[in-house]
Amino acid sequence: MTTKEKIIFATKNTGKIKEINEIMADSPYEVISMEDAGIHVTIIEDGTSFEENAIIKAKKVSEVAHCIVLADDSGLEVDYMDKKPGIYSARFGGEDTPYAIKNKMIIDHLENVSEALRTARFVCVIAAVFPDGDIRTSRGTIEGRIIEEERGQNGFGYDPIFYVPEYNCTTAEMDRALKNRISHRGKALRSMKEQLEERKS
Ligand SMILES: O=c1nc[nH]c2c1ncn2[C@H]1C[C@H](O)[C@@H](COP(=O)(O)OP(=O)(O)OP(=O)(O)O)O1
Ligand SMILES: [Mg+2]
Repeated sequence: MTTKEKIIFATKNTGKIKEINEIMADSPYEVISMEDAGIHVTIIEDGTSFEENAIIKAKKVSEVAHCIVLADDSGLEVDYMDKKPGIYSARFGGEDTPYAIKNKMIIDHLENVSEALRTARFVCVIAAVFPDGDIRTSRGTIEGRIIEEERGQNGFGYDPIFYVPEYNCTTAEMDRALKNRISHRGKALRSMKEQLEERKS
């Protein structure tokens, strides 16, 4: 039996963990969550970009780990809202506010705004911090638009209001395999997988 090299994923978001496990399933790594690694640290996301915040998360966990640590910082950029909530997506309307309410806040913000001006994208940056201190990042995006009511039960966060024209559905109406194939997170993580392989050789 060959044992896979362990990677810790520095996230507390269970929606992300499910997607990450599926996207990383075919990799030569065993991805374990912070919780499963028994790591409980408080992380203050005070960076000014997705890249900075992803690095802050991975570095913080790397201080108490002895393996590669990955982290994901992601969010929704709504063009009509000057790309907000962006890096503040988790804190938008209050960190503990249910997404049904956060989504409604965005819908209300775009009331009477025409379809052409409702464009938005999900952004995901993955950071890797290696035991020797080396740092790599990768970025992925998916373009869509904000619809006028929630649609779909899958996914998490802002998925029910994020409509992808090419598939005529929201990311909450997609099954996880499709979302992972086209999503910001899928793109960023697959690009990180390639970087991990390159660094080895
Ligand atoms: O695929 C997605 N589908 C829907 N919403 C999404 C997605 N990807 C990110 N988002 C939203 C959720 C959250 O409002 C923010 C991420 O915030 P972000 O700080 O990176 O994550 P988090 O605080 O939930 O967990 P953690 O920092 O422990 O990884 O963007
Ligand atoms: Mg966060």
